Amino acid sequence: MARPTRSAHRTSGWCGVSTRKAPPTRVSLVKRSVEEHLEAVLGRVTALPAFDQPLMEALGLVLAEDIVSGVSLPGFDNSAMDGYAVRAEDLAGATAESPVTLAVVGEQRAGRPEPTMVTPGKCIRIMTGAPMPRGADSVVQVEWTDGGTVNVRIEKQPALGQSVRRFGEDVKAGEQVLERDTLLGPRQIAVLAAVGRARVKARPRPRVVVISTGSELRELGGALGDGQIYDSNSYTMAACARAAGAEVYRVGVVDDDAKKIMDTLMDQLSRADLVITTGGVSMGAYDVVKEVLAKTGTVDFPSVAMQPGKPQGFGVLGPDEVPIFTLPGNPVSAYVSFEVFVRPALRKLMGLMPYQRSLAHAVALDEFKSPPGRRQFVRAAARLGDEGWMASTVGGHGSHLLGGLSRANALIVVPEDVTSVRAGDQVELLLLDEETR
Ligand SMILES: Nc1nc2c(c(=O)[nH]1)N[C@H]1C(S)=C(S)[C@@H](COP(=O)(O)OP(=O)(O)OC[C@H]3O[C@@H](n4cnc5c(N)ncnc54)[C@H](O)[C@@H]3O)O[C@H]1N2
Ligand code: MOO
Ligand SMILES: [Mg+2]
Repeated sequence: MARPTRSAHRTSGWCGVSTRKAPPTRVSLVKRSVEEHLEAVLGRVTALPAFDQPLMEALGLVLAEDIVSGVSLPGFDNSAMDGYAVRAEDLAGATAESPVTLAVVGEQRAGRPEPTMVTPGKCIRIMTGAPMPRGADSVVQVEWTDGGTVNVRIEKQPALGQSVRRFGEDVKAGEQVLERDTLLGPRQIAVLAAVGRARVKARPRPRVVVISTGSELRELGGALGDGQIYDSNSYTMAACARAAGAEVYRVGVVDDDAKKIMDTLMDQLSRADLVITTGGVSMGAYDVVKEVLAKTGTVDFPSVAMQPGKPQGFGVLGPDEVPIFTLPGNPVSAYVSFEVFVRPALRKLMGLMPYQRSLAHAVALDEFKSPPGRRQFVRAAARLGDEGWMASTVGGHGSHLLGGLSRANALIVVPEDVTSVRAGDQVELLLLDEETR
C-alpha cells in the first residue's frame, strides 16, 4: 500500500488557527476529515491562564515564565570531599614513602563556617559541602591521609584546586535556568528548588468533567439487570484525561433523558475547563446528547471521516464557552477519539504543543480490510525488532470490542484511500505506550 500520510499528526499547523465562533450546527450532514475536525477543535481551545503555584504543585504543569536564577550555584567555594583543606604548595612532593605532616587547626562542617584561616604548614579538617576556609586552595580527601585530628600525615600531593567546587561554576546569578513553556518534571523541579524558587507561575491542570450517557449503564459494583452493562467509558475517559495531566471529575452515568443531560451539564460547567460526554450521538431514537446540544447552536455534530469515531460532536457550552467533546458511546470509538482529538486539546489547554504521540513506520504482520473514505485506526500490538517495528492487529475491529484493547500498544493508521492491508505492507503506527505527556 502507499505510504500513509503523516499529516494527521503534525504538530505544526495546528495552533494558531482561527478562534472565531463555531459555525451554526448542522447535524450529521457535515462531513469532516480528521484534520478538519481537529482544526475546528484546536481553534476553540486556548491555553489556560497561569497562576502562581507552590513548587510541588507545579510538577506536571507547564511553566509560564522564564526562570532567571537569583543565586549562584555553588553559592560559595566548597569542598567536594571529606578531608583536609590545605595549601597545595605545602604538600609538594608528598608520597606514601615521604608523607608530609600538617597541623590541624580547625574543623569546617557544611553549614557551619568557622573564621579560622589556613596558614603555611597548617590545614583544616573539612567535610563535603563545607565552605573553603580562607587561605586554603585545595582539599586532600581523607583516604590519602592517616585521618589525624591534631596533626595529619598526608601521603599524596593534591593538584592546585583539587576537590574544590567553585562559586558559580554551575549556575550564575542572573542566568536563565528554565524557559517558559517547559513541562515541569522532576529534573526541572530539581533546578527550581536549587535556585530557591518556592513558587512558580505555571498553567493549571485542566479540570475535566466526564459524563457517560445511557440508560443501559450501571455504575461498577452493582448487579446488572437484563440488558444492562457496566459504564466503562467514564473510567476510560477519566483515566485517559488524568494520565494526560488533567484533574478529573468523573460524574458517572446519566440516563438518555434530555432534561437530565442538560441539567447535569449546566450543573457541572462551573468546574470544567473541558467536558467529555460519551454516548447518544448517532442516529438512534434515544441519542439525546446530539438532540439537546444541537439545539444550543454552539456544538457541531459532523460526520468525521474516521473509523472508529465517525459520529461525534464538539463545541462550546455556557457563557464561559467551555469546550465540550461528545464522543461516541462505543468504547473503542471513545478511546480512539480521545487520542486523536481530546488529547491534543488538553495539551493545548495546558500550554503544550497539541500533539505528542510518536509515529513509527512498521511492517503489518496480518491482512485486513479498511473502509474507503475513512481513516482507520486499528488496534495493534507492535514491537521493535532488529528490522524495525512490526505490528499485528489485536482485539478485533468492531468498536464495541473492548476485551483485547489492553493488549494494544499502538494504532495502525490506515489512510482514507487504502481499502486493504496485506501482511508485509508498510503501515504507519501511532504509539500509545509512551510516557503520557
Ligand atoms: N443508524 C445508524 N446507527 C449507528 C451509526 C450510524 O451511522 N447509523 N453509527 C454507529 C457508530 S459508528 C457508532 S460509534 C455508534 C455511536 O453511538 P452513540 O454515540 O449514539 O452511543 P450509544 O448509542 O449511546 O451507545 C453505543 C454503544 O456503546 C455502548 N456504550 C455507551 N456508553 C457506554 C459506556 N459508558 N460504557 C460502556 N459502553 C457504553 C452502548 O451500550 C451501545 O452498545 O452508533 C452506531 N449506530
Ligand atoms: O464510528 Mo463508530 O465509532 O465506527 O464505531
Ligand atoms: Mg446511539
